[in-house]
Amino acid sequence: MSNIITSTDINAALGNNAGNEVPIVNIRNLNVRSKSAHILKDINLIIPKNKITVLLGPSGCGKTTLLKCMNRLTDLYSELKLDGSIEIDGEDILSGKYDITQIRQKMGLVMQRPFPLPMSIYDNIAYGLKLKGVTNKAIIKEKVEKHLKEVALWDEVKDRLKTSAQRLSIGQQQRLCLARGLAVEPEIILADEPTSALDPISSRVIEEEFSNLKDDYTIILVTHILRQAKRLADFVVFMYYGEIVEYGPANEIFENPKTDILKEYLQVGH
Ligand SMILES: Nc1ncnc2c1ncn2[C@@H]1O[C@H](COP(=O)(O)OP(=O)(O)OP(=O)(O)O)[C@@H](O)[C@H]1O
Repeated sequence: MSNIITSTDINAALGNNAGNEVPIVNIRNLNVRSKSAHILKDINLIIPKNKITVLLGPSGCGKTTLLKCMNRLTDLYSELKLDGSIEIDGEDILSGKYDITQIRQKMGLVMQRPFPLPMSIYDNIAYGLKLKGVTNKAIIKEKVEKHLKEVALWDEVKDRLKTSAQRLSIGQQQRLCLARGLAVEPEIILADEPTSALDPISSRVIEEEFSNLKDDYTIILVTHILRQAKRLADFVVFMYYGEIVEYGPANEIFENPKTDILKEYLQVGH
């Protein structure tokens, strides 16, 4: 495809339009292959800190795979072969030396469907804290409250903290899972279509939380909902068949798309 924007263009885009941003993730020449397919093709991408970067693109273009590379969930799939580098805070997480637990602690993962642990609301958050080595009961109690407030769930559950998390509504479960992820105090939140199983009101609540959280966290969000991308994105990565086709500040991507593929995607999405 001749109109694909190269890594040089991407760096130029960041340099010209986002020169003040602090990079937190720096992906260089990332390729992911399975036995039969070249899933991600020479990905070069800089993700700025404390911003929301949205990954957009048609189904099967590689968005989830890119997200999975960033916390090495790809390790679970022996058929996937990765090369290139993903630097987080300047360290290459794809190098064998890097401790996978340390990577996962830097990343909170929010999936399409919430998976609360089969325990109480309280213990779901306490679990994340214990993973971090927090054992003091008073601190756990204080942090459970803090993280439930952070996702605007506290008022809804404060009188039933010891009841099963699985009795919460799906929207509440998604906020609980977000709180559980935040309890590990990650730097980055990876969110894969986090509102796809939610009703419109719960979706808006999660969206609002993401907007609030970006002061303290970097958010990388996969969504198929164009309006959601427009509401939330600071930066947009548009992917097509495993390649990055366009990347830049959200207003430029949405108002001045350069490639025909992106123009068409934006038109169909309306
Ligand atoms: N473990 C795997 N083994 C082989 N192929 C895979 C594997 N994981 C993903 N793929 C393939 O890689 C391509 C990209 O998949 P991916 O899930 O990243 O796309 P996506 O853009 O997130 O799609 P969607 O929007 O539908 O969720 C698809 O063709 C998929 O079948």
